[in-house]
Amino acid sequence: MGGPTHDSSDFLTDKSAKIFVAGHRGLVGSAIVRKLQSLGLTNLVLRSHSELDLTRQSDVDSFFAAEKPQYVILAAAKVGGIHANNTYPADFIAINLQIQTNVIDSSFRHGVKKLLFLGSSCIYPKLAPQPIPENALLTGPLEPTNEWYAIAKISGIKMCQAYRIQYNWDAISGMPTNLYGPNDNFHPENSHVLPALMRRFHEAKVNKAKEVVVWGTGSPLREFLHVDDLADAVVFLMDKYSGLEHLNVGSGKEVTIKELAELVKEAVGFEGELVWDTSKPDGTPRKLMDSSKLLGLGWVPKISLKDGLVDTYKWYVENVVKQ
Ligand SMILES: NC(=O)C1=CN([C@@H]2O[C@H](COP(=O)(O)OP(=O)(O)OC[C@H]3O[C@@H](n4cnc5c(N)ncnc54)[C@H](OP(=O)(O)O)[C@@H]3O)[C@@H](O)[C@H]2O)C=CC1
Ligand SMILES: C[C@H]1O[C@H](OP(=O)(O)OP(=O)(O)OC[C@H]2O[C@@H](n3cnc4c(=O)[nH]c(N)nc43)[C@H](O)[C@@H]2O)[C@@H](O)[C@@H](O)C1=O
Repeated sequence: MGGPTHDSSDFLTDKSAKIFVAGHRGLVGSAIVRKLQSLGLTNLVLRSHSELDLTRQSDVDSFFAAEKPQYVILAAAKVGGIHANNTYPADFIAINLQIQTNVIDSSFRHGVKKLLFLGSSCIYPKLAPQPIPENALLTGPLEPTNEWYAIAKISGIKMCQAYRIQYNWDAISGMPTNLYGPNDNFHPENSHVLPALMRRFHEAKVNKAKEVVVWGTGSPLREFLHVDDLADAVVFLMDKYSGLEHLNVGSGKEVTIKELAELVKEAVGFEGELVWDTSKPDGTPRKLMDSSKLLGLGWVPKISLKDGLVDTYKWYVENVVKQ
């Protein structure tokens, strides 16, 4: 017990294993469900937020007692972009602490064999070394716009570690970089940058607007990973990794927000100008993760940002615009 190991498990071989994917209607959870089903893992236990509120401890416990899943993938959380994180700090810390504490503890007490917790690249210090290695955790002050969410996510990593140390229980953590893809949240203010811009450019194109407002200075750097690559990594980790340390999950490719805006503009086909609203926060100047530990185990991301944008815009037009 202790340091990183990579065991072979029967996660992929036991096709009848019961798997609870928490948050299966979200960006990440829905991609994980698609991936599991494509691999023949179809004994999935799924509950929408309205069927089971994961902040309610006794409901969560009753659910685990009744369903007894063998594996748990925790992709339910209060999630949002820079504006939402900055505006609703109480929600981001309280809801996330409640969901993850309830799910992790009930999973342990009801005999779950293995659990994967998802954090985020915002756990690292604002001015962490780049690319950010896993051991940069807790080495400096956090980015103020999302420190409440980050503290909850750090607590999730630590809770998985504590249960492994005290009980030798197989709880692991993956830290994804900024994600995008089908089933993303396209809310105009509360979403992340990529879906927010996709929607804004699309509406500007339809309305024949001359310009689109983009937040901040355009200079921050961000690393983007298509959610289908993340789902692939999640299955890979469930199958191959059982270690104490959290592992980064990134594409290794970064762009400035200005470059991202140009790429989204091109994918959508908007032909007007960009206007920068510098009254909006930039957030962390750069957060490229060092994913070499995961890559060293044999996982490789496959979807380029250009291809991923085309795929996501097609999904947006077919599923959000046409509704
Ligand atoms: N999106 C990103 O760029 C990144 C995401 N992550 C992590 O990935 C995970 C999934 O994020 P993502 O898919 O983007 O988020 P989404 O907002 O798309 O999905 C979150 C899911 O959690 C569910 N949920 C929220 N609150 C509750 C609750 N109280 N009870 C039950 N279910 C609840 C939501 O249900 P409902 O919609 O019905 O409320 C939804 O299905 C999170 O842990 C997040 O931190 C990490 C890095 C980047
Ligand atoms: C995944 C990660 O996501 C959040 O952090 P973030 O990386 O800063 O996320 P973001 O996607 O919201 O912004 C990225 C950049 O883009 C700029 N930007 C331009 N125009 C829009 C815009 O229209 N919307 C948004 N949201 N940002 C915009 C914005 O000003 C910023 O410089 C965390 O809070 C936390 O949730 C977390 O873990």
